[in-house]
Amino acid sequence: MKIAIIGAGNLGLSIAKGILNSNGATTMYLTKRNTAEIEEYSNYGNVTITSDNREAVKKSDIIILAVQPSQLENILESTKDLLTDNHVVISTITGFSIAKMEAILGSDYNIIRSMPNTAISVGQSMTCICSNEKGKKKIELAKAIFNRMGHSMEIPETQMQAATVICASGVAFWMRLIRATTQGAIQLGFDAKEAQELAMHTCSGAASLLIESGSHPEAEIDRVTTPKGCTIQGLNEMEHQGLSSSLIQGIVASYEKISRIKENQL
Ligand SMILES: NC(=O)C1=CN([C@@H]2O[C@H](COP(=O)(O)OP(=O)(O)OC[C@H]3O[C@@H](n4cnc5c(N)ncnc54)[C@H](O)[C@@H]3O)[C@@H](O)[C@H]2O)C=CC1
Ligand SMILES: O=C(O)[C@@H]1CCC=N1
Repeated sequence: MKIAIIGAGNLGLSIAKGILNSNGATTMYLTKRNTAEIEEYSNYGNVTITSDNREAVKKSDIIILAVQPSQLENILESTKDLLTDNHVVISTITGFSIAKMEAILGSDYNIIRSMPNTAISVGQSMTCICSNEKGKKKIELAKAIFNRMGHSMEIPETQMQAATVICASGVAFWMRLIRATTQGAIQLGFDAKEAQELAMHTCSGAASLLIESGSHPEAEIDRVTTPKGCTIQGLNEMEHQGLSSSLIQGIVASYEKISRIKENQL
C-alpha cells in the first residue's frame, strides 16, 4: 500500500509509527509544513518526508488526513484535482463531517472518516470508521489498515462524536484512572516506578480478561470479591464516593462539549 499521512503531528506520527511497526506500507509519505522535526523518519527506507502535499497525494493510494480541523479545507482544495477513483481519503479530523468533505471534493471519491486513538502508535488503537456512499466498498480495506494497528468498528456517522469521547478522549480517561491507582499504590508503600508497573499491567490484564473471555465485567468482579473481603470493601467505598457516577457524568460532559462544536453539525 502506498500511504500518505498529511499532517505528521501528534496523531499523524502515531499512525506512522503504527504502520511502520506493522510493516503496513510499501511506501509512505509524511508531510508537514516544517519538516525539520520529522527528518529522523527518512531513515526508514520506504519513507519520504516532504512539505509538498501534492507530491504525496500523487504518489500514494491511501491519503490519511491528520491536520487540525482549520487546516483541512485548504489542503483538500489544493490537492483535489489530483484525486482519482483509486484514492481512498481517510480523515482523522475531529468534527469534520463527510458532508463537509463532499462539499469540497464532491461525492465521486472514496471518503472514509475515522476516529483512531493515540494507542495506534503501539498497535492498540480502537478505531471507529464510517464512509460516504462511494467509499462503502473501501470500508473493508480501511478496516484492514486499522486492524493492523489494533481493532476497528464500522459505525454510523451520527455516532462519531460519541466514539470520539469513548475511544479518543477515552485514552486520557483511562490514564487518569491508572494514575490514581498508582498514587494509591504509592500510599500503600510501593515506590513510584513499581506502583505504575502494578497499575498499568493490572489494567491491561483486566481488559484482556474481558476481550478473551467475552464475559461481563460484573462476572469477573464476582470472581474477585470474597464475601466480607477487602475487594468488596474497597469497591463499595469507591461507589459511595461516586466512582461509576463520576465517570458517566464525565463522559456525558465530554459528549456535550463535542456536540457544541460548530463543525460537528452533520
Ligand atoms: N483521535 C485522537 O486521539 C486524536 C485526534 N485528534 C485529531 O487529529 C487531528 C490532528 O491533531 P494533532 O495531531 O494533535 O495536531 P498537530 O497540530 O500535532 O498536528 C497537525 C500537523 O499538521 C501539520 N500541518 C499543518 N498544516 C499543514 C499543511 N498545510 N500541510 C501539511 N501538514 C500541515 C502541522 O505542522 C502539524 O504537525 C486533529 O484534527 C484532531 O482533531 C487529535 C488528538 C487526538
Ligand atoms: O480533546 C479533544 O477535543 C480532541 C478530540 C479527541 C481527542 N482530542
